[in-house]
Amino acid sequence: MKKSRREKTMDHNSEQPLLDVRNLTKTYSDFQLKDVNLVLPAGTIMGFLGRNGAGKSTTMKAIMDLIKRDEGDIHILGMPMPEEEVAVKEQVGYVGDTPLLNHAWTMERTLQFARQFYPNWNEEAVERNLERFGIAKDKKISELSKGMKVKASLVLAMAHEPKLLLLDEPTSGLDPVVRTEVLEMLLDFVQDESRSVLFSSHITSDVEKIADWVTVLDDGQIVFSEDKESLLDRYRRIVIPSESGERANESPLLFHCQTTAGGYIGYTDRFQQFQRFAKGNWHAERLTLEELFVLLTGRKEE
Ligand SMILES: Nc1ncnc2c1ncn2[C@@H]1O[C@H](COP(=O)(O)OP(=O)(O)OP(=O)(O)O)[C@@H](O)[C@H]1O
Repeated sequence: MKKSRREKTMDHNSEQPLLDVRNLTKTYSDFQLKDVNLVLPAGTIMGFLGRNGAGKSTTMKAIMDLIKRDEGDIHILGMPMPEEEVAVKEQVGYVGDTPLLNHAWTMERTLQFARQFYPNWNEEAVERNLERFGIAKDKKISELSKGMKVKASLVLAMAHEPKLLLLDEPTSGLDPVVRTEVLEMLLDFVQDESRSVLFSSHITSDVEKIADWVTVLDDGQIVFSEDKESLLDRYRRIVIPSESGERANESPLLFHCQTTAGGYIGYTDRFQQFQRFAKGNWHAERLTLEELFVLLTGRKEE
């Protein structure tokens, strides 16, 4: 049975995480990833959101040591990266922003090639996932549709039964049916509570659907990394009719207050407190993760 949010939150503080990233920093000429911290306990799906160029792929590549970080500590299943890289990579399945598949090969040949690198390769799991995704082994990679290629990459990433999946935008460009299949597969993957997934995405509804934890990166910095339910619980859009609207600007619990045709609106990140102290006429609207994401990362000047 999946654990409750509260149990998960406790795990977040106590158990040894599957992924522990501390103060990760990487500087390019025009961009800096600054002091990124991520903690991913077992049994968790973390959605990693950020606008184009926010630094999601850079973070994931640095975790996998595909690019050299400037500063910071990375531990996977308690093992330091890159010192324990070989042992770590036996426990991690990674699909990058451009899946590395040889288009001239068949799926069979691709599997044969990958098999030799993993002592814990599980042929039964491979067969099961190929069947689940409807991928024929004799098909050439070049003959697979985009969605099929994503699924093929996932079959490969899971073939050695990793504890941790790191997926860079696994659902981007897929139709809703394939997206749902991929999301269901990720939910199954963490079902026994011993494995975790970190997946980046622009599709906030996918993250809202399956993630337990949401991390938002903006311009190389973490805006928040929080349990999804408590995050959505503490934010509200507050709508105030015009006669009591002047209170909106006075409340220290509201931000981004603005006048609208029907009155005033503002936002609060401390809804429970707001409820206790707010007077007069108002009503609260729950935000979708997409609205929250735009609210916190959208820039006024754009
Ligand atoms: N090898 C590189 N050399 C210099 N700059 C780079 C390099 N790789 C990435 N960058 C820069 O780092 C920034 C972050 O890029 P990154 O690909 O990590 O963002 P992202 O959040 O994954 O974006 P998207 O959602 O568009 O895929 C960008 O400004 C990009 O131009």
